[in-house]
This record gives sequence, structure tokens and C-alpha cells, in this order.
Amino acid sequence: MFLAGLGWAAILSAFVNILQLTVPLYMLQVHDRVLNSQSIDTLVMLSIAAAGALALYGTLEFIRTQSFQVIGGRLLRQLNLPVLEASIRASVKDGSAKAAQGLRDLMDLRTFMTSPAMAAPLEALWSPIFLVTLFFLHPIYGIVGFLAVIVIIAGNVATDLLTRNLLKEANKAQVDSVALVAADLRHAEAIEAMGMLPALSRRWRAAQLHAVALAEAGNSRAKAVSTITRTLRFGIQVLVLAIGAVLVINRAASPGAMIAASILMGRLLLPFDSVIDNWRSWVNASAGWRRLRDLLEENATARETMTKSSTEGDLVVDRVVYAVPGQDLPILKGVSFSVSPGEVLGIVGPSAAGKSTLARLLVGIVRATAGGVYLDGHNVFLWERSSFGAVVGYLPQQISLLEGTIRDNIARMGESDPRAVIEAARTADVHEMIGRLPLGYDTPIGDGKLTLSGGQRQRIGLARALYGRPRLIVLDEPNASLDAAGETALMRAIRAAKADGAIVVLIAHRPSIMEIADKLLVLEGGRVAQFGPRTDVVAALTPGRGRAAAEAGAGR
Ligand SMILES: Nc1ncnc2c1ncn2[C@@H]1O[C@H](COP(=O)(O)OP(=O)(O)OP(=O)(O)O)[C@@H](O)[C@H]1O
Repeated sequence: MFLAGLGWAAILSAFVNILQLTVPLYMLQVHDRVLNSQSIDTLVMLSIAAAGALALYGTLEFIRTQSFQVIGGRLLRQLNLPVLEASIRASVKDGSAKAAQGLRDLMDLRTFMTSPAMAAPLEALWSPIFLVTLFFLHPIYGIVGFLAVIVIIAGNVATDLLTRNLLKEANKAQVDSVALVAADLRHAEAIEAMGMLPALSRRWRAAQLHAVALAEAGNSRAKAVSTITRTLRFGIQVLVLAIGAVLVINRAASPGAMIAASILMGRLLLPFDSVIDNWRSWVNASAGWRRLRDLLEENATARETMTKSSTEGDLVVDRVVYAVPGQDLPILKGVSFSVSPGEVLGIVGPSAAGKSTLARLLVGIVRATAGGVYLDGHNVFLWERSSFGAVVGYLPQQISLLEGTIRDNIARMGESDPRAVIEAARTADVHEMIGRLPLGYDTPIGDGKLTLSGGQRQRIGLARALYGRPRLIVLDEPNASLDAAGETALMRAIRAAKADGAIVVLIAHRPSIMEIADKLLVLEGGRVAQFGPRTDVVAALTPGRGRAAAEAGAGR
């Protein structure tokens, strides 16, 4: 599709280039015909023809500019959703600051596609038109033009050899320094409170200065070559005039041809010069394009397209091994268990045992390296995402409320059904608290807006997890910021979900809420140390092995 668009722009460029011959040809005719014949009629005819050709040139040039806009717009429309999806998957793996680069790259690429840098190679493609015209004016002009093109192309090659690696490095350093600052800025409060700014600003400064130094070095080299080639281009134009003068003196060519040849030579070499001038944009655009391609390839996930909006069966975790891509040591080492609808599973274990990782696998955010997680017999990772979202509620350890109103957040940013929003808020016991906010359910939250307390966020996060009465509810430390009243409300919500036939998976450090669990799973070092009915696991844990885990989570 882009190739078709580019092909269209290239064809337009051919006509634009031909029409650019209007002025030199007009000059040639005025000099050679009008001045010789002294005919005003000829001048008028020539001027009318030139005006028509220039009007056509302007129109085609405008259409060509528009076609670049269309190509850039199409690129954006076609890629923004895949890039957004890939960025979200990448941020699960690599953190959000780096993943956001994908969207920046896409915007930069669109800007590049609509910039004059894009037109230069297409114009250079049609340079033979000018070359042939020069040959027609006089073979010597043609030969000089041909040699001049070779010299300028050599300038292009030299620029590439001298600057490509440097500019690529500069671009990467720039991207890394932006990602570094973006990642640190998320922790602004800690930075401000603990006086980390001077140390961090040294780090940021060092990263940015490194990027700037590389860019300056690359630019200086590119500018040096471009100054040489530009000087050569002017020199060649002077040379053409000198040759023209000799040809005129020897009556081998007309004065009009001499001036036309000089203008044509400038037109012939201009696109090649422009490629050198815009070299940095080209290198940056190709680096951005490569990053986008890698982002899309590395995060391409074939998922089912068929929607399944209901589920009745068990949650089965079958010999799941999970290792972070690129790391040898797995975090989860063969975890198996199952939970039935209407059951609450409590997962406990010491820090870094792999509980949150297991939660991510249960809700299909990451793919098991071996084995699989199945809900109602279907692999949760492969499940079509929007229909999976409708049957799942997830409260991550770090509650991430999004920019929008409370109502948007509870309704998961979609078209909200007010009754379902209020039902979820009531179940999470947050309805009255929302009623006391400045605009109730319509209160905006997010950057620079209302700041909610940790407990409020957790309870709104819980309401979001419960919205639409999902069949599988995974709560990762849902009571971490809750007071006693909040914890009681949480227990009530879990009981209601259980009575509704949902599968509830509850990860917690504080033992108090584990009373509600039907089954307990003790995770230690990525393995299942204990799994079974809560009473059996607690009994097995109390005297011997796994005591640490019991104390960390389940011990009562
Ligand atoms: N994306 C990742 N890349 C590398 N290592 C990771 C990643 N995610 C988790 N880990 C590692 O896996 C281990 C388990 O982490 P996880 O967050 O699952 O533990 P946890 O049991 O939930 O701990 P806690 O109770 O402290 O929240 C940790 O050692 C952690 O460093």
C-alpha cells in the first residue's frame, strides 16, 4: 500500500520535474527567438505557454505534497493500533518508558514522510530527464552533467560511510536518555523527598550530553561533506557557464542554451544535494522504522480471534514453567493446580516466590514458557483479549488507575452501564466514598487531577475488577492498603463473588483474609510447596517444612 502511494508520488514527481523545465526552456526561447526576431507575438505566445505550464506545475506539486500527507496518514492509521498493542506487551516485559518510544517513532516517521526529505530521492529518480535535455543542448553539457552527478553521488556515499554509525549511535543514545528520564520521573515524589535530584540530574545530564556529543560529531561530519558538495555544485554551475561562453564564442551553441544549461545543471544536482542535507533525518527515520519493525516482530502475538464471552469450567494450571525471555533461570518451575467455580484459592509464600508472576500468567498477560493456564478448557493467553477481559477481573499489585473519571475507570474505560458501575462499586463498598468526591462518579482522576489515597485506589481498583461480574477474579495483595473497614468490605466482596459462582484467586501477605479461602497454595522458590483445602494446608504447615511461608502468609 505504501509502495503504491510512493509509486504514485514518483509518477507525479516525473511530471513535476518535466514542468520544472519551463523556466529554462522559456529563457532559451526568449533569448534565441524573441530577441532575434524582435517579435512581441512570439513573446506573448511563449509567456502564455509558460504560464500554463507553471500553473500545471503548481497544481501537480500541491497534489504531490498531499500524496505524501496521505501516505503518512495511512501509515499512522494502519500502524497505530498494532504499535499501541505491541507497546503494551513490550511494557509488560521492559517497562513503559522504553515501550512509549514506539508511539513516538510512529509519529516521527509520519512527520518525516511529509517532510521535503522524502521528495528528494523521488526527484533524483527522474534526473535523467535533465541529463537528456542537457545532452540535447550540447553533448558537452551532458557529459559535464553526468560527471557532476557521479561526484555528488560520491558525496552521498561518503556522507553515509562517515556518519551512518555515529548518527545511529546518537539516535540510540537520545532514545535511551529520554527513556531514562521518563522512567525516573515516575518516582518524582521519592526523588523530591529524599533529595535525589542532584545525583539524578548528573545521571540525566551525562546521558543527554553523551547523546548530544554523538549527534554533534555526526552532524559536523555530514555538514563538512555537504559544504564540500554544495561548493562543488556551485563550481560546476560556473564551469557550465564558462563552457557555455566558449561554445557561444565558437558559435557551437546559443546564449539562451548557455543560461538554460546552467539552470538545468542546478536542477539536476539539487535533489542529490538535498539527500545529503537531510541525511540525519534519513538515518533517524530508518533507525525509527527498524525499532518499530522490531517492536512489532518481537511483540507479535498470535491470539484467537473468535470471541468467547462466557465460561463455566475450572481454572487449570498445568505444569507451568515461566522464565523471563532471555533469562535461563525460570521464576516458576512446574506449577500445577486447579480451582473450580465458586471456590476461593489463596496463594501465599515469601517475597519473590513468584506469586505476582503466577497472577500475571493466570490473566494471560504473559505466556507460559512451558505448560499452560486454561480456563474452561481454553488457554488464557490465546483467548481473544476483549472477550477475555469481560470474563476476568484483575487487581494488580500496583494499582494502575487510568486518566479519566472514576466511572470510566470502574467500567474499564468502555461504554459504561451505570447500573453495573454502581453494582461493582457497592460490592467493593466504595459507592458512598465516591459519593463524597467532588463530582461523584464523574470525578476525574489522573495526572494533575484528584489524587486518591492508597486505600481509595485499592477499593476503586477492586470495583473495576468486579465490574461486569467476571467469572475469574485475580486479586494480587488486595488488602495491602486497606484499613479494617476496607478489609471487611473486601471479604464481603469476595464472598459475594464466590456465591455468584466466580473463581477467586487471592494473593496476600496478611494472613487475616485467608480465612475466606477454600484452598491454599504455598509457593516457595517458584514451586508449589503445599496445595489443598485450606484446613489441610494450614495443618501441614504448622510444625515443619514451609513454616516460613506459613508465617509469611497463611500461618494461623
Ligand atoms: N519482568 C521480570 N524480569 C526479570 N525478573 C523478574 C520479572 N518479573 C519478576 N521477576 C523476578 O521473579 C521473582 C518473583 O517475582 P514476583 O513479583 O512474582 O514475586 P512475589 O512472590 O509476588 O513477591 P512479593 O510477595 O514480594 O510481591 C523475583 O525474583 C523477581 O525479581
